Amino acid sequence: MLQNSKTNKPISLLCQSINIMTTLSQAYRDHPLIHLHHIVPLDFDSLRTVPDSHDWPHSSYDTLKLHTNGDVSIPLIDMSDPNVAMLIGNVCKTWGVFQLTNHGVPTSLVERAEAEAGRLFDLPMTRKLKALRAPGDATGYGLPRITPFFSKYMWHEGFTIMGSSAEHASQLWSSNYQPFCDVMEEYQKNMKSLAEKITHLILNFLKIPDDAEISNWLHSAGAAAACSTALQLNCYPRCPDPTRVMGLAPHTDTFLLTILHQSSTCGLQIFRDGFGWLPVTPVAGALVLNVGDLFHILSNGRFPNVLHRVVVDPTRRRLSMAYFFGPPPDFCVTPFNNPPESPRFRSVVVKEYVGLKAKNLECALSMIEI
Ligand SMILES: O=C(O)CCC(=O)C(=O)O
Ligand SMILES: [Fe+2]
Repeated sequence: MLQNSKTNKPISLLCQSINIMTTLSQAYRDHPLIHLHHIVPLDFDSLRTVPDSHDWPHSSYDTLKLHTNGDVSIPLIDMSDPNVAMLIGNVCKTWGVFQLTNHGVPTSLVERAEAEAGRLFDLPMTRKLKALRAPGDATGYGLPRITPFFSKYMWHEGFTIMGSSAEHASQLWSSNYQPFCDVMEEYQKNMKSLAEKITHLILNFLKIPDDAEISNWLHSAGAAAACSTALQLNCYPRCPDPTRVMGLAPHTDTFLLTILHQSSTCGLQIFRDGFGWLPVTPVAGALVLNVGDLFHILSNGRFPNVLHRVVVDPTRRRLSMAYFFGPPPDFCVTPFNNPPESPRFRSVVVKEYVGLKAKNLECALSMIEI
């Protein structure tokens, strides 16, 4: 019988296990958006005023005002620092978010990916609609997944990639779509390897033993083991009256970690207890990393899953690329606690948590709280 040279497992067995494993796209398909017909973004370029559908209540307008204490800013960590594990671990505990420099992802790659994302959002709406996310699907062009939880629409258009972008890209551009696919593939590879490195540092910081299931998964993730990953391209067009709209409503991210590249236009804000909304000011060449729900669970609540949102700029459109990273949909996440500390959450399988989040958004966590 044929054998896989790395694992020495018979190929037929490997194929079987691949067939029965849930992919992240499948996990999302199992939990479709509540209002399937609400998937078409507005043609923002044609608008001179904010339509009622996108006009957020006055109360949200008030909260758009930022905390003005200039001393408080998101920590910046240099990945070449010899104490990087300690620095990242401590910041995950105290903030749940940081900016990272010297991360090893080539600037030219990030710039090419941003340029290709820009080329996508520059297309006329008739073209973008060719790659519209199908009802129940998670990939392609469309509104943010959290849309059904809010009574108003966001000033946002997005494009979601899970693995290859070829199918949707070929619908966007009948020719000349390969540069887009190539750069997005290379970008995802770089993000995956950075996410693995950071997760490894954090597991060490938490003193999670090498034989724990999460460590085993991470060790094999670099080789071939399945992961849950997605690349979300976000575009926040210019707005005639940004004080009345919301770019991306407050939310936490679902998986272990998010690695975000933001263009030089401001807009991302995080909520910090005692301070309110703080801006994550773009730093040239830095990536923004934040803790998601699954790391919050895994760390037994020690790492805050930071609440964040995006506000819109009056003069410049803003682009961002968010890479979400976590264990595969069938993986069971168990809080790591040091007795006598007791677990704060019950164990949860990733795809079950994706389902809880799809139905309950921020209440999902409280549903697995002990
Ligand atoms: O655009 C940003 O800065 C944030 C995007 C984000 O939070 C997301 O895609 O989940
Ligand atoms: Fe997010």
